[in-house]
Amino acid sequence: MKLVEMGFAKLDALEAVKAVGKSCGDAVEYLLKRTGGFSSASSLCSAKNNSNKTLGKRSLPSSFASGSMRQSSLLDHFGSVDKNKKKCVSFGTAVVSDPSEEMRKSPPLVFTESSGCSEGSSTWEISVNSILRNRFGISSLKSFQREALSTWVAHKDCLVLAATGSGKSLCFQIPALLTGKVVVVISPLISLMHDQCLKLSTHKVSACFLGSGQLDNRIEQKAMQGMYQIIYVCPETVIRLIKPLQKLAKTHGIALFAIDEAHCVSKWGHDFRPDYRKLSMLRENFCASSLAFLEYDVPIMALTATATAHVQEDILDSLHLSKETKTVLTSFFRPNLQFSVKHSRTKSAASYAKDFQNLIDLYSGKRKATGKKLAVISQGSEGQSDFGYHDAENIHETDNDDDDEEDPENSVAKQNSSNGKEMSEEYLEDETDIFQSVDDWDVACGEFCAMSPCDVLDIPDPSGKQTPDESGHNHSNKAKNLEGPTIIYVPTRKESVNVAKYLSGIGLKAAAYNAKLPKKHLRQVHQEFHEDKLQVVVATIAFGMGIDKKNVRKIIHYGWPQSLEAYYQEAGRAGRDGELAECVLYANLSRVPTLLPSRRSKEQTEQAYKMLSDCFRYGMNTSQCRAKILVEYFGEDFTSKKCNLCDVCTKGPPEQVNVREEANLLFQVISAFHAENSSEHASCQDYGLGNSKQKKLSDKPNLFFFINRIREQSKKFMEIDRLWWKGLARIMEAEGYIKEMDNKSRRVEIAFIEPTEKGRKQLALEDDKPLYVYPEADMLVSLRQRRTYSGFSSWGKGWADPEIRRQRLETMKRPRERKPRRERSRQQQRSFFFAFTPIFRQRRRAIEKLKLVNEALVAAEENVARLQERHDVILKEICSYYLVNSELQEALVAARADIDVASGFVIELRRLQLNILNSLS
Ligand SMILES: Nc1ncnc2c1ncn2[C@@H]1O[C@H](COP(=O)(O)OP(=O)(O)OP(=O)(O)O)[C@@H](O)[C@H]1O
Ligand SMILES: [Mg+2]
Repeated sequence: MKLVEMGFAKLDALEAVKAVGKSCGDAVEYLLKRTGGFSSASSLCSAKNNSNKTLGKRSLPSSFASGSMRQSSLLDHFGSVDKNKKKCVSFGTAVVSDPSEEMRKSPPLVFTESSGCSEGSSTWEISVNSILRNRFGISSLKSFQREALSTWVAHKDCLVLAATGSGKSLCFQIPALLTGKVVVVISPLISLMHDQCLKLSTHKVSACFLGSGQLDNRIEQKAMQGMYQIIYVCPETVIRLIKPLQKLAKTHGIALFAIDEAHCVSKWGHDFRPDYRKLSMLRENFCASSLAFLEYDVPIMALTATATAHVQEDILDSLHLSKETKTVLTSFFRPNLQFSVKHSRTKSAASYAKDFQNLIDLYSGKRKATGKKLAVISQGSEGQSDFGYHDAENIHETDNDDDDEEDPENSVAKQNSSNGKEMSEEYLEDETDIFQSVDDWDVACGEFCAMSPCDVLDIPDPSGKQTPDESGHNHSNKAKNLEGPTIIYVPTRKESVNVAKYLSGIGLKAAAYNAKLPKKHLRQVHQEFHEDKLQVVVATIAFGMGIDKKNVRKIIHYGWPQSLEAYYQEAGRAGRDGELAECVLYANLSRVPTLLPSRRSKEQTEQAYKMLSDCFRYGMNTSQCRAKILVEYFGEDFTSKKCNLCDVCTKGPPEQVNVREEANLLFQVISAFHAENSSEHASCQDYGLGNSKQKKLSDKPNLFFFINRIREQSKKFMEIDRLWWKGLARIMEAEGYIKEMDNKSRRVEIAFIEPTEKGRKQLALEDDKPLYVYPEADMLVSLRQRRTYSGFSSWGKGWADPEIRRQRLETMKRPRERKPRRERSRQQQRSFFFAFTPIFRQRRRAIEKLKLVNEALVAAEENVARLQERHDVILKEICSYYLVNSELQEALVAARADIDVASGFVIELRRLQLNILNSLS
């Protein structure tokens, strides 16, 4: 039976048992010898190794070029699932029982490999295919999986780069089933290890996970005795267990070390974990040269879906992988994901209402369809959840709801309500989850038996899902799938709670997930999400990596992500069943994103700015296919020109505009400034960029300085929003007409500008040719919200009315009432500290200046009014004469001239006021 499960034909298995007896290991050896053994993968693995480690645009393996491994299409990306796949138990139903019993009954196999090539499918591939069919309900390997496995068969290290959801896990799970030796998988999160162990148990594979917290010694000991086929372990613990693992390698055999989510190794990646860097010890401690009993080094396989060329290099170097390491590349393209970017302020309940309307309609429509009506919140509800999830008790349904699936005893809401009100304050801190701890749940370790309780008890699949067909598509379930769950990613913990509260307030089944929430709550949210009990999870980056739920239909990023790697990793949670899924980024396109606080070295800060800047440019893009930008970001050549799904492909780019005049003017102002200052100043330090004390910010050659100069020079451009100029400056920088002059500090956007030679040639000389560009997203936003010069702020507007003016001046003079001292939250402490920073002092000075300007403006406007009165009196007098009175005529002209001068002064003051207001915002 064991042999059949491993994929051998029944007749062959019987023959082997007849020939060598009942020992499984001997029978396998007999069968393999009879069929010619393993084929060496060396032919596949040689020569390409180092050539694939190139920076910049990556060259795909030759199999790509030859056409056998082309860019994935919707079908082949999720292809090859067997129709006869057995039903699997969904999350949380696996019984944790002692797997040692089973393991004792069937001792681990010793898989003897022999080298030598064979034509067509090699023996190991035949065995793998049967394992796939029998255990996983999958009909065949994907080409990248085959390549990764053949590298492992050849005892070589391997770096696997494949899209999210493409099936990297199988690459390291198969070796355990093929050899009977143990596979050790290093993984960054308990939640991820738990999910994978649970899935394996449904495929009859015994597995355990070991975190870094207080472990159950029993499980660890059993793991070190080879009782589990796969051991998931965090980096810290695997380093501690080096000696026991060496013993395990001797007694039982270790087939492979797999380093999942390997981008965590790299300082240049988006989710660096310092402990991952220590994994270089694996290569040193498990090689044939240091362990006499090993014939070959234990292979190491590193896997990730989000590594740029730079990060790939760093992974290979940091893990000290052997020189022969093979890089297995597949396309990063996810052909069923529909990317789009939308403008939103993303902060207030008003934006929530606008932005989540579709989501609310979708889920409330679903509720109506199932006989329920949209829920309304109980205003004074005692048990209202602090983390956003309301169960039936907390919501007054307008209709009786008797088919509620949730168990109120165990629901997240019930648990939350018991935590009390005081908890919400603690979790509402406006902090971010940057370094996610390995132990993200309240369990440190666990074990999963190989038998699925479904198989034993014949329980139907609780999710009611049907098995996907050969192409991986679940057509009969299409309607249901389109209503799958949504994950909303927000930057801060506070927002995760706020948005979840808002959505559950509307009646959606939504819950918050961030690293500061109680670990028990997190585990429960995770479980209910997998069981389809939750419609929406509102999460920080704490919820994401590796989550493999087939029917996630929508990923919403609500606020700027910190990098495209993080964005693509999180977006990759969607559409893992191959069906169409939506990935929307809502971001404030009129604001430049900021780097979230974290401990970084100078180099890391620079890199973080670079990544954030790339992400910002992705948001600003209006003319290029989004999938193309994302895929090319990872160094891949995007062969098809467009994805035909994203907002740019479907709506088309905006109409091009001729910016010749504006670009020339901006360039002239910049050039003139630098020409004026070139004799006095030699370097950018002299502009005060190196030393902030040297010059005032307003005198530095930044964009706003130049915009003000343009406004002073030309009334025509007075009304153009600075957002529009910012977009234009970005386009001019991308074209190489202007460049950043302060190379010391990195920023998301160009800050201090100087002209380039190319700009001098192409802008200064060709000033009559039209210069057509696609307006970027912020330029479009500025055109949509175009305001008149005097209407920039409602505060500024009111000054025209003498009564409002009087009241405002009155309040400005009145000393502020001191608020009683109270305990400061961490957020407030940060603001308090911020009060002593140079930026804050500049702001204070600007506010003081603004007060003076306002007062002068009031006086100047009063002066204009007085002069106007005088003018009117003269005019009246002239009208009372029948004959022309030249004296009065002259007085009238003089009065008009006085009014013009005084009005000019008012305009100057208003302009000054506007500049200060702009600098303050
Ligand atoms: N050869 C295959 N044919 C069909 N489906 C497959 C194949 N290999 C894996 N899958 C399925 O693909 C899904 C995603 O697999 P997996 O979780 O390993 O993705 P991943 O590449 O690790 O993604 P991520 O980078 O997001 O962690 C699984 O549900 C798995 O059953
Ligand atoms: Mg994975």
